[in-house]
Amino acid sequence: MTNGINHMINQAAPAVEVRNLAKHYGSFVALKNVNVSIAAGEYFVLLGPSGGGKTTLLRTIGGFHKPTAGEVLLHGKSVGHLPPDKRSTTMVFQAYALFPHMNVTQNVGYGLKVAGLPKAQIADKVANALEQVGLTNFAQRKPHELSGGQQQRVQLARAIVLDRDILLLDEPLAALDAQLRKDMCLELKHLQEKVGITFIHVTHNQEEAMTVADRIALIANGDLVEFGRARDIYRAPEKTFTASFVGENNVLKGKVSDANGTSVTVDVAGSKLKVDKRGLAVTDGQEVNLSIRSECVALNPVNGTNAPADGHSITGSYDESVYLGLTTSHLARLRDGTEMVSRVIADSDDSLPEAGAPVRLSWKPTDIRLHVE
Ligand SMILES: Nc1ncnc2c1ncn2[C@@H]1O[C@H](COP(=O)(O)OP(=O)(O)OP(=O)(O)O)[C@@H](O)[C@H]1O
Repeated sequence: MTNGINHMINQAAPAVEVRNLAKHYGSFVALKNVNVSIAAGEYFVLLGPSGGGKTTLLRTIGGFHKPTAGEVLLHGKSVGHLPPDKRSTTMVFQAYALFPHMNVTQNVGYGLKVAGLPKAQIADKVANALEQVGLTNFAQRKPHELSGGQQQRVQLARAIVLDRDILLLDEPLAALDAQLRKDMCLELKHLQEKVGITFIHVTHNQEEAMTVADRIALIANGDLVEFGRARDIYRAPEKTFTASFVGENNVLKGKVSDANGTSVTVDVAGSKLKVDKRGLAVTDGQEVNLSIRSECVALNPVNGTNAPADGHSITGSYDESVYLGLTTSHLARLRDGTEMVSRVIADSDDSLPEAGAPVRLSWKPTDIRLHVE
């Protein structure tokens, strides 16, 4: 079929550009003012808590919702006037949305048949799509004779035959159990790398996001909070929200007591903590947040051999340990009641402090981050 979509593609432009996009449902603001640009061939994930606006953004890109303000450009062209089937996008609703009574060839060719394409042309296109996703030898199988990963490839082949080069995936793995979800995540990633088209994948599961994404955008309360490479979002979150949503971060509230110099001193629960300013504008007395990932925090009993406070540690009282198999989380409470977690590769429980015993939590100076919003 030639629906003309790929013939008009401007390869130099981003696959998707969202400009000043707002979406209101009546008086409810689901998206405020979102700007994002997604490169062709990128695996892009929209991650965030339930109700944040991820699906609304995805559906607006696909043409299922009309924006209240702003615009969507696909390959450099504004598509506000185009319905979903005239866009270079296609939506994958869930992992197993195949026709159960049709074999793989019929499932993949269905859209072309409906469009009235001649049989020979359909056969050519389907064969080409199946080859691209590595399913040539499975052409005669019914969906129930395929693994979950293979069914997913059939879905992808359906998009390829329609000349769509932007796949929109809304929680594609949500219905699966944990192990299958992990396997399918990798399948998806490998498929996308092989076929090279743009994937935009919505999930609220950060592990899933980390596994598949080239870049992640964090969406919450109708805002695009932050976006970047998975590794950067995890290791160096800019905003407090990102730190609290991605990974297991200890978020400490404090007040700046000395903003002079390249590092800042922040009062947290009676201790003075030092943190790199990162060029952020802060002033004495300003309320800020600090974040430290739980795996970067060491916890030790307080005794005569502890090093003196150096701005990179804080004292608290031991609470309890939670054994998680591979890792163990040690929980402690600071003077102001804040809970901190130190997560270590699972250790034996014979040397744990007593509940209530004084402990010191410490970290490397480079492992604590300052957040002003
Ligand atoms: N058709 C609608 N009418 C009114 N409100 C809606 C409609 N669709 C979505 N909303 C609201 O808009 C907000 C964003 O919804 P959306 O589905 O985009 O969030 P999400 O981040 O995808 O969440 P989830 O992960 O739960 O699917 C939610 O508060 C939702 O209740």
